[in-house]
Amino acid sequence: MSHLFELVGIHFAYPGQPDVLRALDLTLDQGERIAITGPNGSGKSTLLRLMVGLLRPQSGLIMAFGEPRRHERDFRLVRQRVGLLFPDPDDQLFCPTVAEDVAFGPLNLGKTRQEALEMVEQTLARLQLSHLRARVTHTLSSGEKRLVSLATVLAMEPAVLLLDEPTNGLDESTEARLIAILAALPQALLVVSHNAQFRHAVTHRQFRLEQGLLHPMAGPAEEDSPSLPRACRSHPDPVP
Ligand SMILES: Nc1ncnc2c1ncn2[C@@H]1O[C@H](COP(=O)(O)OP(=O)(O)OP(=O)(O)O)[C@@H](O)[C@H]1O
Repeated sequence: MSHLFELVGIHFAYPGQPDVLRALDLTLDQGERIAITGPNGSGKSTLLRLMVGLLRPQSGLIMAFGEPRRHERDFRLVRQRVGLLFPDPDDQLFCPTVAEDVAFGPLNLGKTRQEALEMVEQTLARLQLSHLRARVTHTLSSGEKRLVSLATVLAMEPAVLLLDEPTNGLDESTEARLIAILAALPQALLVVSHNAQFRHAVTHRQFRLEQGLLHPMAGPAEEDSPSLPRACRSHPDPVP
């Protein structure tokens, strides 16, 4: 069976800048949950943007859903099946209200207004955000914005979730709620996070991105917070 994603020998540099990624390889399979950490500026967000075609590598191959992806039309199809959560919710939320923001993706995928509204209700309920439905998006708190951003991604029912620093700005109980939500999802997951506890809770395999390459991490011994719990890694409960 082919990988959901297979990146081979990816090389990337921003114009006039030193190399960010150098011959980077990565695979993501059905049901896999991968975390990437690494120093600031090492290229983690860049990698996620490359995977959905918001940037193009100078060389190397990006395979997604069994097909090579090179052109904008290829990546348009990838973006319909891959949900990317940006590190800054203000980059994700651009509609006047929460309900409109969550409906945007399903409508864009060709759902009817009724289907999109049903998806809005389901997704907000699943994330315990129904009370925010009519709120003006830019008046939300930063934690609320982050969860609503996740709702906009989940409402598209993506096959793969790419989450860039999803715990930024979340308080402890909201972070625990996010862990429970992610643990209950069936999708393959690639999380970029500096939060070691979160990475352990939601992923099975971890890498450190450094010097343009992904280095497998052996486990908690390599972690910055080795004694933190892994309790929610396979959370048995449905989303509250
Ligand atoms: N649009 C851009 N133009 C030029 N350089 C950029 C651009 N975006 C990012 N960079 C640079 O590319 C490098 C990688 O950035 P990136 O945001 O991918 O790092 P990161 O690992 O996600 O960092 P952090 O942990 O701080 O979020 C950094 O040196 C950054 O300054």
